[in-house]
Amino acid sequence: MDILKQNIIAAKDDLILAARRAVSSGLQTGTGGNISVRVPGSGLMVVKASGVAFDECVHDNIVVTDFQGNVQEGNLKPTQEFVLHASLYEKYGNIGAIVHTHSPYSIAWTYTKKDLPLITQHAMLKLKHSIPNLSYDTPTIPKEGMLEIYKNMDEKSGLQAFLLEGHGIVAIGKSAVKACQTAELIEETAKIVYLDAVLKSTLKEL
Ligand SMILES: C[C@H](O)[C@@H](O)[C@@H](O)C(=O)COP(=O)(O)O
Repeated sequence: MDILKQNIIAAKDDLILAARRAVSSGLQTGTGGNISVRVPGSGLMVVKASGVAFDECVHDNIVVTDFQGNVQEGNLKPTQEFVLHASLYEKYGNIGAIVHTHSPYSIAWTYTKKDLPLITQHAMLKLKHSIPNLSYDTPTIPKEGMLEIYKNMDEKSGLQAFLLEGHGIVAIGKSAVKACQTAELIEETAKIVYLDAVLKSTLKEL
């Protein structure tokens, strides 16, 4: 088997593993969210097909496409968030995978319009700085909306993640599983921030 085929299979394996992990860890339900993985050295990515649930992802329904949207493999449409995934791979050669999820505690936090603070030791150690909360008035990120994301990229730490107001988490990693772990830590942090606020207000009332 040639090297490109092997790399496509490995990228699809990573996507499937991360997609199942996101469902079992409660990051994603239904058909929301999307995941992509760069195919090294090829100008291609593998990406979830639009409308397919994370736990339905298998080798045959994952789309292989270049960053202009020319589909190389698969007869399904790539995710509606194509621009988000393709633009990031095109601009940053070191990005290996992108995970986008509609995770409840993180989305609830975005309505505060503030960046997500890191209030646990573990989150501070791993994520380093608060998670930017970006706002778009469209359900998917348009090309011109990518500028806001580029401004918030932290190339030095190599660990990037964003919240999208009323929408979800975007986590970037070397692999989809690594990006998924980052999304899990963000969701855990948002949950603890929420519980902390509830406890403090309950104690005040006692
Ligand atoms: C508004 C959509 O739900 C959007 O958020 C999209 O990113 C999504 O999560 C699912 O769309 P696809 O199935 O096209 O990836």
